[in-house]
Amino acid sequence: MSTEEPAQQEHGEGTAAPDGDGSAGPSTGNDVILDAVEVIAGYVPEVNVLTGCSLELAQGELVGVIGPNGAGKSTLIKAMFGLVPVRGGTVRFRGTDITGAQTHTLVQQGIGYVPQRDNVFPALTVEENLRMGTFLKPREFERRFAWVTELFSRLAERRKQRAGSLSGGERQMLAMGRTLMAEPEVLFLDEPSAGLSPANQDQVFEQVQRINDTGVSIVMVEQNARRCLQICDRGYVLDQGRNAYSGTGHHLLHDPKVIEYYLGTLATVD
Ligand SMILES: Nc1ncnc2c1ncn2[C@@H]1O[C@H](COP(=O)(O)OP(=O)(O)OP(=O)(O)O)[C@@H](O)[C@H]1O
Repeated sequence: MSTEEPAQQEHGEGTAAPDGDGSAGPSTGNDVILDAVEVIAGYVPEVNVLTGCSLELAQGELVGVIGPNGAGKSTLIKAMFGLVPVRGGTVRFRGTDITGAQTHTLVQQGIGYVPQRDNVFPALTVEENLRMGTFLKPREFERRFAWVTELFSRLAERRKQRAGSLSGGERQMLAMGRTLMAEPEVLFLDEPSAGLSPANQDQVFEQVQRINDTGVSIVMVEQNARRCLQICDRGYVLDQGRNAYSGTGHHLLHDPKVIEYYLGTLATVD
């Protein structure tokens, strides 16, 4: 999927297009599958990490969330997935309010989440890890195993191997595969390339694209902002717990203010 709207500045100074014309929303009309509106959330009482964050995900879209360290990127997906208390705003899935819903309910409804750390059970085999992904519907294991291993053939080759003995890239593949076993319509990925070698990072971004190509709608938080925007339909830049810019991956990559403040001037565009 690709769109051609300008980058949109949400707050503060900048040269990008002004907020309010809706042009940075999903290009696909009314088929928003998930949205967060003005979410306020935090871990400790009276300390809000998110002070009003919004995001829309259309059916089949790949949306990236980038921004500086501590901006609240991971907190945003944790808040949408019921892992951080939401103190204000709304999260909706297919138009139904899911604000504050418990994670197991969200999994049953079709939302999956791959955490950044500790996302596999190292003492269990690859197959046992994948079985954990179908714990709600164990009879679905064979069908989903066939689907996931068609996507990631390495997991079939390593089926009997302990997850703890896998390489970093293979572990990330297993973590995504385990979540995909539950057949989510929407997938939240928290920094899937973190801690991987450049070659393995490339592989992970290719895998994310392949998952998206199967029709799974994805919100991906990433530190590797440039690489993330290269593959995303649209992106959101968060800063200090709120939206700073949003737009298509292409326009964010080429917006002078986004480059200056968030992408760095040393790396080349595209
Ligand atoms: N479990 C927690 N308890 C308390 N504060 C937390 C917790 N997790 C994160 N924070 C704080 O929330 C803020 C936002 O963190 P978050 O992890 O969402 O940022 P981020 O944009 O994903 O940054 P990074 O790219 O560095 O992971 C930070 O100030 C962080 O210290």
